Amino acid sequence: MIEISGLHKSFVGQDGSTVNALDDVNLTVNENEFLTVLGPSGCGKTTLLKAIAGLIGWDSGDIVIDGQPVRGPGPDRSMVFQNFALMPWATVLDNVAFGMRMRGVGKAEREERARTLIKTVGLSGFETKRPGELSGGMQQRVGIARALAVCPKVLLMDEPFGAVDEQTRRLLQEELLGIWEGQQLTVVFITHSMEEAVLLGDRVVLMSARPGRIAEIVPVPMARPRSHDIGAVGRSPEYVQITAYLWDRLRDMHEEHRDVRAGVTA
Ligand SMILES: Nc1ncnc2c1ncn2[C@@H]1O[C@H](COP(=O)(O)OP(=O)(O)OP(=O)(O)O)[C@@H](O)[C@H]1O
Repeated sequence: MIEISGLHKSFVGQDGSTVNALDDVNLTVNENEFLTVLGPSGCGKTTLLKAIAGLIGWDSGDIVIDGQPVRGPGPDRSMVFQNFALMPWATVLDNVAFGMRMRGVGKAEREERARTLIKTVGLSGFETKRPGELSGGMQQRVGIARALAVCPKVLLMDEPFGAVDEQTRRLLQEELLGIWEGQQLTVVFITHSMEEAVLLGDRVVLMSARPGRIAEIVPVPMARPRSHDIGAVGRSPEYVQITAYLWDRLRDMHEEHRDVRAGVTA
């Protein structure tokens, strides 16, 4: 379980001004939950994810995972980035095995696990290719396999399917859900897409415009498993109802933000 309480994070910009990225964020992510996070650009989603990953510090507040305070990165958490962040000079096999190598896993064992994961994400036969020889969707499959290779308890995904075409996105969504349904894994998944947030999530966290706060948490009580035909899930009445609700809330938030800004400048 991830428990985030009273989290504040500000940045000092290059011009010396302070940006409040997160303001009193309180959030609990349940064990094995698939949590999606939606919110306007710049509201602090990536900042929140990086803080959970232990990649950045924060000003005040706590992040506790299974009773242990987060003080930095750890083997219990893996991150998948939008721009894949693969090592361009290394093969698919070496990219997937990298984290295991860093943790001292022997060559034979790490290659065997890497091959299994490469198969899981549908890339068998591409083990010796380099990222530049792969499509965006294939590169993200490598990113997912690499993140899973270290057997994390928590998978942190920063808009992982934002850079791939619609059809590939759908396939990757189904594959990710299939992987998550088959193992013990807590996922925190950032997206710009309302549809994606509802199709994948157990709950959707709506963040408000800067400074980022949790505006609302919307449960998605649709049946699981959903991986077999995500298209059908997207045609269900519950899906239509929840996305319509989210759209209303996002529009309200946008208007509130615009009014606040107008008030400030008036
Ligand atoms: N290293 C940094 N230095 C200064 N400001 C930063 C830094 N990182 C983020 N910010 C600012 O903090 C705010 C939140 O950024 P963040 O990337 O978390 O937002 P986001 O919701 O993920 O945005 P997007 O949806 O566009 O990716 C933004 O105003 C951003 O400019």
